[in-house]
Amino acid sequence: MSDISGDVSVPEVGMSDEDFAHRPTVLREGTFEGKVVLVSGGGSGIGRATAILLGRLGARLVLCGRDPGKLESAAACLTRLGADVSTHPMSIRSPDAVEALFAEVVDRHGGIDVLVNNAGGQFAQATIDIKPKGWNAVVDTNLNGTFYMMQAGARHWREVARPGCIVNVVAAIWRGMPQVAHTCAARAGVVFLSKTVATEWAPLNIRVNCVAPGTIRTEGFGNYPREALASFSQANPMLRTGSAWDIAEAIAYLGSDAAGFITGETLNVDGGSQNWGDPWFLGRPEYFELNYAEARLPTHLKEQAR
Ligand SMILES: CCCCCCCCCCC/C=C/C(=O)SCCNC(=O)CCNC(=O)[C@H](O)C(C)(C)COP(=O)(O)OP(=O)(O)OC[C@H]1O[C@@H](n2cnc3c(N)ncnc32)[C@H](O)[C@@H]1OP(=O)(O)O
Ligand SMILES: NC(=O)C1=CN([C@@H]2O[C@H](COP(=O)(O)OP(=O)(O)OC[C@H]3O[C@@H](n4cnc5c(N)ncnc54)[C@H](OP(=O)(O)O)[C@@H]3O)[C@@H](O)[C@H]2O)C=CC1
Repeated sequence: MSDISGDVSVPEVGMSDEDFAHRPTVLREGTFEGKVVLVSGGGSGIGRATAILLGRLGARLVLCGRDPGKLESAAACLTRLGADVSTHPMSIRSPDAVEALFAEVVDRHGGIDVLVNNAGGQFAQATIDIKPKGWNAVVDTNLNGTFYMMQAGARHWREVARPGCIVNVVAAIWRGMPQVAHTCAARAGVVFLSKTVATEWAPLNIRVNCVAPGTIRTEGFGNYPREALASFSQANPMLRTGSAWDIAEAIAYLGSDAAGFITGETLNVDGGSQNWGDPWFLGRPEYFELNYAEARLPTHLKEQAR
C-alpha cells in the first residue's frame, strides 16, 4: 500500500504485516537486542506495527490487550519473523489485572526494559450528549489505564534497580478535539502526567515520553462514520493520513538509547495538524463549512455582520 493515499475523500485502512515486516527503517539492526518491550494494544494497528518493528530490531515482545485472537494473530506474525513473544489478554482498566500482568512478565522474561502504552480508544459524540458512563469508560481506559501501567512499570524498575523507559501514545490534541472531548481530556492528562513523572522518576533512571499521532490509518478507523474518514485526510496541511509505521518509528526512536537524553517530551507525528486542518469525528457541522453564504450564518453572526 502506498504511503500517500492521494485521495482526500476516504483513506484506505491499514498497512499489512507484510509491509511492516519488510519496510526499510533507518534504525540499526540489533538496536533492541536483549531488551524486553511490553506493548499494550499490541494486537492491532499502531501497537502491532510497533511490535513488528521492535521485533525486527531484536526486542523480545510482550503483547497485551483484551482480545486474545488479535494478540495471537500478532504473535504468530512475530514468531514467523523469528521474534520471541508472549501474549497476555487483560484490560488495562483493571489495576489488579495490570499488577498480575507485570508479575507474569517478570516471571517469564525476567524483567521489562521498555513499556509502550498504546492501548486506547474512544467513540465520537457531541460533548453535550456524552453520558457519565461513556465519559468514564473513555477516561478509565486512556488516562487511568495508562496511569496503572506507568506506575506498575516504575515500581518494577525501582524494585530491580534497573533503568526504565516509557513511551505513551496520546493524540495531537493541541487545538482541542471537538466530538471526542473525553479522549482529548484524557490524553491531555497523560501528557501532563508524563511531564510530571519524568521529573519524579528521573532519579530512578526512568525516561517518560509521549508520541502524539495525527490521523493514522489503522483498523481503528472502522469505529468512525464515512464523513469522519473523509475529514481525516484533511486534518493536516499534507492532506493525507499517516501510517502506523510513521508512529512505530517515532516510538522506536524514543524507546531507544538514541533518545537517552530526552524525557518529559511529546513528539507530534501528525503531518502538521497543529498548524492547519481539523478532523471531524462525526463529520463537519454546517456551522464550520468553509464556503458558507451569509444566508446560512447563524442568527447571532448575521447580526454581527450587519
Ligand atoms: C484540531 C487538530 C487535531 C489534529 C489531529 C488530532 C488527532 C486525531 C485523532 C484521529 C483519529 C483517532 C483515531 C483513533 O483513535 S483510532 C483507535 C480507535 N479505537 C477505538 O476507538 C476503540 C473503540 N472504542 C471503544 O472500544 C469504546 O469507545 C470505549 C473506549 C468506550 C470502550 O469501553 P467499553 O468497552 O467499556 O465501552 P462500552 O462499549 O461498554 O460502552 C460504555 C459506555 O460508553 C458509551 N458509548 C460507547 N460507545 C458509544 C457510541 N458509539 N456512541 C455513544 N456512546 C457510546 C455508552 O454510554 C456506553 O454505555 P451504554 O452502552 O450502557 O450506554
Ligand atoms: N489511528 C489514529 O488516527 C490515532 C490513534 N491514536 C491512538 O493510538 C492508539 C492505537 O490506536 P490504533 O492502532 O489506531 O487503533 P486500534 O483500535 O487498532 O488500537 C487500539 C488498541 O488498544 C487496545 N485496547 C483498547 N482498550 C483496551 C483495554 N481496556 N485494555 C487493553 N487494551 C485495550 C485494543 O485491543 P483490544 O480490542 O484487544 O483490547 C487495540 O489493540 C490508541 O490509543 C488510539 O486512540 C491516537 C491518535 C490518532
